[in-house]
Amino acid sequence: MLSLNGLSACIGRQTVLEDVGFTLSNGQCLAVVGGSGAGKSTLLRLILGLRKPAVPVAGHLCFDGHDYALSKASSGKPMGIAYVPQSPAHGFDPLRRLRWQWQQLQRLLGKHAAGGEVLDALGLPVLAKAFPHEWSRGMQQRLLVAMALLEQPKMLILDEPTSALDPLIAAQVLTEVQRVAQECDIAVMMVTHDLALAAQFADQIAILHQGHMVQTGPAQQVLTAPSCDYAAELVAHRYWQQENPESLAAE
Ligand SMILES: Nc1ncnc2c1ncn2[C@@H]1O[C@H](COP(=O)(O)OP(=O)(O)OP(=O)(O)O)[C@@H](O)[C@H]1O
Repeated sequence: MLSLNGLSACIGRQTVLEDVGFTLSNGQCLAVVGGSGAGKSTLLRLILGLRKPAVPVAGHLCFDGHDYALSKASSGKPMGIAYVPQSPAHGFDPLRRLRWQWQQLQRLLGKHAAGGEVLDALGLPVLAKAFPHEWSRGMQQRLLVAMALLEQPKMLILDEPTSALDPLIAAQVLTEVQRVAQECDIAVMMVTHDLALAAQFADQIAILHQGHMVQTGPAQQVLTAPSCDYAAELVAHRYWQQENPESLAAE
């Protein structure tokens, strides 16, 4: 479904991505894991064809049988990708009620009554007359995921999809994403800081560090055979929340 090769990008004089590449098949999930400022959101934006603030200086993308030379703006944007941004506020019109926004999408897609089961599976209430600001950030994030799934895109890109969710709801959301992706053969790419979560839900993990993809491979392989010090450190600290109380008790 997607093959990316040799992507390098700059913001001003700063190189923010260097020679990044990976492949992703239909129905598979790739988790891009890395620290703050590693270039994860930039990578997603460039795949979507969003050329600001980072400008691609080299790279080639093949998506759904079409080729794109990423350094050339005239090469166009890939079609058929649904994107859930890191900040849910960027996904809604703040002045329109959520139910109206959901119904507009249903109309656009010609699916007038569809999507109820996805809302249920994501633990969302019936869409009443609320405006976006009347819902919590986690609820908004889940509604954006539901809207993206309703589209049944060829590929779904999720930027930190669980950042506003507690662990139980996060698992519920990713289980539903996994179910729909497998049923509809959707390729999923998600960005997360959480390697433990990535290991549970992704088939492939890519570790991004300071603009370099330092390791890519099947999730189990990355966990059991980290290829560099940074990957090893991430693997060692993936359960820090659970380990912390024990280490405190040991002191
Ligand atoms: N608008 C901007 N102007 C200048 N530099 C930027 C801008 N946006 C991002 N950068 C820089 O680009 C680099 C990559 O940023 P990016 O947001 O892609 O990282 P990230 O891995 O998604 O980080 P986080 O996990 O904190 O969201 C960082 O060094 C960041 O400072």
